[in-house]
Amino acid sequence: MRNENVEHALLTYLRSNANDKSRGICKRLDHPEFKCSNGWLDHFKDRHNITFKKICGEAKSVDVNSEAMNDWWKISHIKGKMPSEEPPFKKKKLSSQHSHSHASQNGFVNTHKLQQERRKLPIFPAKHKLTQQIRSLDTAIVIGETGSGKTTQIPQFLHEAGVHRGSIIAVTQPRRVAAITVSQRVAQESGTLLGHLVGYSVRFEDVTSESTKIKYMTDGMLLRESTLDPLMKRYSIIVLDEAHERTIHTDVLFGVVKKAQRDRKKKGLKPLKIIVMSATMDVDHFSNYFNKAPVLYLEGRQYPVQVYYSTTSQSDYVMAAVVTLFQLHRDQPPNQDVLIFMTGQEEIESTVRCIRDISKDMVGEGPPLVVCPLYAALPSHLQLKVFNKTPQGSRKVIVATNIAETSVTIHGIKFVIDTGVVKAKLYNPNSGLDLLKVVRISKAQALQRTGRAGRESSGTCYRIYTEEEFDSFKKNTVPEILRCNLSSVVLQLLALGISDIVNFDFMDKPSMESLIGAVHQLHSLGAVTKEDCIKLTPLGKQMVSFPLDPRLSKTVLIAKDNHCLEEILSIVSMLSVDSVMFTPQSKREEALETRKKFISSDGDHVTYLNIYRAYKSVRGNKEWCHENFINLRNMKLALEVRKQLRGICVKLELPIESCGQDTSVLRKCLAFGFFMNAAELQKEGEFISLSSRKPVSIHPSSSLFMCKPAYVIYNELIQTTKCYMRDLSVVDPDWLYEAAPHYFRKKKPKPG
Ligand SMILES: Nc1ncnc2c1ncn2[C@@H]1O[C@H](COP(=O)(O)OP(=O)(O)OP(=O)(O)O)[C@@H](O)[C@H]1O
Repeated sequence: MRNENVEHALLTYLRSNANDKSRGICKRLDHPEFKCSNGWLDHFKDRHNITFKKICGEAKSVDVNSEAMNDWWKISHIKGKMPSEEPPFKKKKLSSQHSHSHASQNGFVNTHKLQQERRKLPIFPAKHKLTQQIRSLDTAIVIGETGSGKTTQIPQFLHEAGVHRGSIIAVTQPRRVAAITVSQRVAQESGTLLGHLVGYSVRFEDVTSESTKIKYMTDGMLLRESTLDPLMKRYSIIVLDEAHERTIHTDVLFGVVKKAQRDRKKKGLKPLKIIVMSATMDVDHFSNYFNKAPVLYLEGRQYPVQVYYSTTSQSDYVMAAVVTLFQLHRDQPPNQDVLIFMTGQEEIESTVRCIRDISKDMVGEGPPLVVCPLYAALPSHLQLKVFNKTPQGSRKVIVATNIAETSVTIHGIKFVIDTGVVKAKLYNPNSGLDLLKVVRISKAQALQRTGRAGRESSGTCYRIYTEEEFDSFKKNTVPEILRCNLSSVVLQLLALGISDIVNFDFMDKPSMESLIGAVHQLHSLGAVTKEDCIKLTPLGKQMVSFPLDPRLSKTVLIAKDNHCLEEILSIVSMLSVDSVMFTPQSKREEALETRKKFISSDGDHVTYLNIYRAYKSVRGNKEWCHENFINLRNMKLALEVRKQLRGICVKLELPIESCGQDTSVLRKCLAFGFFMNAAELQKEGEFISLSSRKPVSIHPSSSLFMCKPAYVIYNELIQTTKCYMRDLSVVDPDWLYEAAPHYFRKKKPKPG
């Protein structure tokens, strides 16, 4: 009976999941053989071979010793002594105020226990040698195993040894969740209140004070700070952590900090020390870029992680991950938590629902499950919830994007399930097409994911791909700067006063086409002038204030002139979150019928506005959302984004006016921001993109799916079986021309 229920829950989930891949599985599950099986888990195990091959010896991390790692690491080793050889650790005397405030902030924290934990870290025996080496160097590249203690310990070592000479040590992280949680941990370890000695700074949140000496911050934050102070005078040491991630911000920061170091030397100012850290980076490349900086290798890892590969290739990684989870769940004791990597919000939310549904039917079969999503768009307080301790006797399952891939330590994680995929931005400068696509991760990312287990005790990583598939992965992640539209980067560099973009000291230079394309796009948007040199216009300067793609910032700013900022802010906020519509496959017709009242023949943007207005009119009523198949969580997120954008408009003194019911002015503003994303209907009934002349189609989720407007603009392209335009509006071709006469000089759209 139980198995039938579980099977039913799984089938219901699969049937309600809209994507083609799951429908494919559904067909397989409908097979009579499946239905009469005794247990779906066993059935899956046999039928789909979710069996894993252990690839390492006993209690040894394969990754440490694998050839793939060794050939990256040609470095001077700093070998650790046995912890017992280390002089006794000096206990920090805490003021009663600190101890008290610390205890009240975090509950009782056993500082002595934390110090013992610190001493057990692989990095600890190397403390003195490492500190000495770093003291003597301008720039150092540090590489050491995941979990060895780089992020939490090195800044403390440098502070304790006075290497920072009284100034601040900045430690950058690619993601806010890492900056916040790591700073919390380091504050605990140092026995101080967060925001005093140790603090953090992320967008819209600064928890630092006059006494802060160790400051964890997102790379984006440090980049923003550098626009105000290019010499970064407040810092004596800048630690660029998780350098292998090569986010756009980190890559720009590499050039900016290098320049600050050089300029400070030239001006006879206090020297700036740069430390670049990671567990998985191409050290030669980094060392060469940083003027042949020495590479310091930290040996050893704290706990072993066993790695298992799937014995056969899995065509559906979501299903394979869920099956693996329940196989584990059935066999493993409680309080051994699981972290699953997936690609994006929609996939994560549907997987979370699936796991919850199945677990309801598995009462008595394994401990109770606490299932938590984790992705960037989730509000900060919900993100931080996953770091809470698991209730005794239960099991926590976190389904996360790659935001949990680096730096973080999530309490209780014993198992990692790695699907081997990530959603990545891809850009083709020749066609001007910007795509979001699910792609294979790199070996470096796989190692980082593995490293999320084995941080508090030994762990296991299940890779939902074969060893042969792993061998075919790229060694390192292709830097974001080589695969993204660069208009935001160029805007940022100009804001930093760097106008010679082409000769900027990039670690990996983007192609000339990408840079020129970005400058053209900014010029067409009116953000830069190209007379003597490339310079920001007053509009461009205002665009820099918004944490948005320049095309959306332009839409917001043009809305001010068209007296419709009130509505455009709502639309832009709805575009900044994942879909606000929820369409379960089992109730698909009902959902579409119910939401018909919101649909506008003008397109998705006005449809979003109608939903936003209706939601506001019922004051965010939960029942209303349920009845109308609206995703409450995403609506709440959109409202939060809107509040933040509105705050920026108020700061810039932009009048927030309403256009009432005139929706054409809204579409005109969108055309002014997205003219380069325009498509024209052809005689044959197909669309072509005006910029690339490539065929594009309307996404089935669009309110214009069944329509054939002559011209549309869209926000993004998604490549699946076809190149789909998503989030569209009908536009007048004259608006496109008016928006960017230079851009359309050669290809003026013919009036409809
Ligand atoms: N928030 C935390 N809670 C509990 N233990 C923690 C926490 N943060 C760090 N630790 C402990 O400290 C160890 C070292 O963490 P740290 O982040 O400094 O390692 P790292 O070398 O920078 O790893 P990575 O390369 O994965 O970022 C972890 O393995 C874990 O044992």
